[in-house]
Order: sequence, then structure tokens, then C-alpha cells
Amino acid sequence: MEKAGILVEALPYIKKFYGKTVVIKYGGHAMVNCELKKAVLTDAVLMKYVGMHPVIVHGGGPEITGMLKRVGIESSFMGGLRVTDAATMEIAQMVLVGKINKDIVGMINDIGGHAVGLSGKDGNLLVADKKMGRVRRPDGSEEMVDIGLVGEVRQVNPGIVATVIREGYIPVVAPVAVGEGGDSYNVNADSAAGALAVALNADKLIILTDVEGILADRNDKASLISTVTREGVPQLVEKGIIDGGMIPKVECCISALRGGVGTTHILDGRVPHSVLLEIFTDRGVGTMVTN
Ligand SMILES: Nc1ncnc2c1ncn2[C@@H]1O[C@H](COP(=O)(O)OP(=O)(O)O)[C@@H](O)[C@H]1O
Ligand SMILES: CC(=O)N[C@@H](CCC(=O)OP(=O)(O)O)C(=O)O
Repeated sequence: MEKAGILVEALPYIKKFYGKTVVIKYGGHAMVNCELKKAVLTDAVLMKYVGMHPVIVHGGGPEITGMLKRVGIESSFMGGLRVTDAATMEIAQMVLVGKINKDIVGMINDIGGHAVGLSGKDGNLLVADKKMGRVRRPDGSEEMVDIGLVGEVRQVNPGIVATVIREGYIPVVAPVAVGEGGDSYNVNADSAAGALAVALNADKLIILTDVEGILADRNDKASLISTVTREGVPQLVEKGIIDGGMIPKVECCISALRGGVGTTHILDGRVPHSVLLEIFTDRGVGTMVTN
């Protein structure tokens, strides 16, 4: 009976989200092991079976760093973005599009779902301009520096994703964009997910990472901030509560909300089925960034 209770609890949410689009950003740090990956992807398959439209945008920062190391290239980051020269871009594309994307697609299909892998270059899905890096000088001022083939999404052409959804597949998108002259650009996966969520008019954007959500004190899980408004975020950044890799996540939540996405969430991808818990139960998990 207790187990059936979960299904009864889920029913109104299944009804509420029927036909709705949910963009799930699956970060590299949350891809801990095969079991966890399966749990996350099973959630997406289940969502599809109950009539929702999950779209996965994946990262893979740690795997790119690992592969670069194997070929003797040291990674460096500026403002959370990888400094990307031509050789780094080649490896990043190989890892993101050739390996991680296909691994996820294979896993979804193996679980019993139907997935199609895309990069931002397919169907000109993500069109990018060159993005400059930002460094803070000791006096507190900021300097813009060239960080190579890093892109900022200028335009999203979601047609190919819409087609894939309409045909019954789960789209799985790698954050490699097309730039001027057909060049590949390395795009932060959070930004790619946010831009795609806006273009698809998604109801939810869920960012899966390797922490419980936004913590007021990084050493205390109990300090989880379960809801923060768009206006409340800059204060948390100024106070230094939010820094590093969490900055592009909250920025992407804010721009997604501005662009019309219903709600945005930062969840712990290391907790099995955190996406299902967020969508189908009353127990909101992680941090919700709202209007
Ligand atoms: N206030 C905060 N609460 C939780 N994590 C934070 C906070 N500020 C910064 N972080 C950092 O952000 C990291 C998540 O970003 P990142 O490592 O880029 O993840 P991903 O690979 O999932 O994109 C956390 O592991 C943590 O170190
Ligand atoms: C420009 C830039 O930094 N791109 C990222 C793309 C992958 C990514 O964002 O992966 P995570 O979500 O796992 O961090 C990178 O090269 O690491």
C-alpha cells in the first residue's frame, strides 16, 4: 500500500505535466557511475512514457579534462570557462559528441527508451558568437581576455529538436555550437541548456550537479536554500555564497526565467531519481530559482 501511495501522489503531477517540455542539464560532475547514470536516464524514459517531453543537454567537463591530460594538454579555466584553442576544441568535440552523447543515447535505448543524439551543429541548433573570458584584477576591476573557441549562444534553431520530439524520441544534445564559417565552438553546457529551454518554451529547466543545490554554508548540507527568487541571486553572489561553477548555473536559471521558462531547479544528480522526486512528489528537492 505504501508503495502504491507514491503512485497516487504522482497522479496529479502526471496530469499537470502531460505534454510539457522539461530540459534536463546533466553535468559531468554528476555522471558519477553507471548505476547513477541509469537512474537519471530512467527518469527521462519514464517521463516520456507518461506523455512529457524530456530533453537532455549534457556536459562532460571532467571527461574532457581527462582526455586532454592523456594527450598531454593541460586544462585551464577563466571565469569557469575552459580556455579552448584549436587542439582543445578538437578533443572537446570528440569527447562530447563522439563519446558522452553516444553513451547516453545507448543507455537510454538499452533501458527501453528511444533517444536521438544531436550536437548544436546539427540543423544549426545552436549558433554561437565568440565569447571573451572575464578576469578580475587584484583591484577588483574586470578585464576581458581571449579564451579561444568558446562560444556564447546567439541563436537557437529548435526545429530539429521539435522534430525529434514529435517523432517520439528523447533528444540528447551535446554543447558544441556552430560559429561563423562553420567552426565548432565550445559552449558551457549550463548556458546551452538555458538557451534551448527558452527556445523550446520549456516548462521546467532542471540542472543536475554534484551538490544538494545552493548551500548557504558549503560544509553544511542542512543549509540548503530550497527557494530563491531571481532578485535574491545577485546578493548571494556578492556575498560570495555562490561562486565557481554555481555562477553559470544561477545565471542560466535567471536568463531562462526571463525568457519565459516556468521554473528552474538545481538538483543533486548523485541522488537516484532526484528528477522524479522533484516533478512527481510534493517534496521539492534541491533549490528552485523562481520569478
Ligand atoms: N553556494 C553554493 N552551494 C553549492 N555549491 C556551490 C556553491 N557555490 C559554488 N558551488 C560549487 O559549484 C559546483 C557545481 O558546479 P560544477 O562543478 O561546474 O558542476 P557541473 O559539472 O555539474 O556543471 C559545486 O560542486 C560547488 O563546488
Ligand atoms: C566553455 C566550456 O567551459 N565548456 C565546457 C563544456 C562542457 C561542460 O560544460 O560540462 P559540465 O557541465 O560537466 O561542466 C568544457 O569544456 O568543460
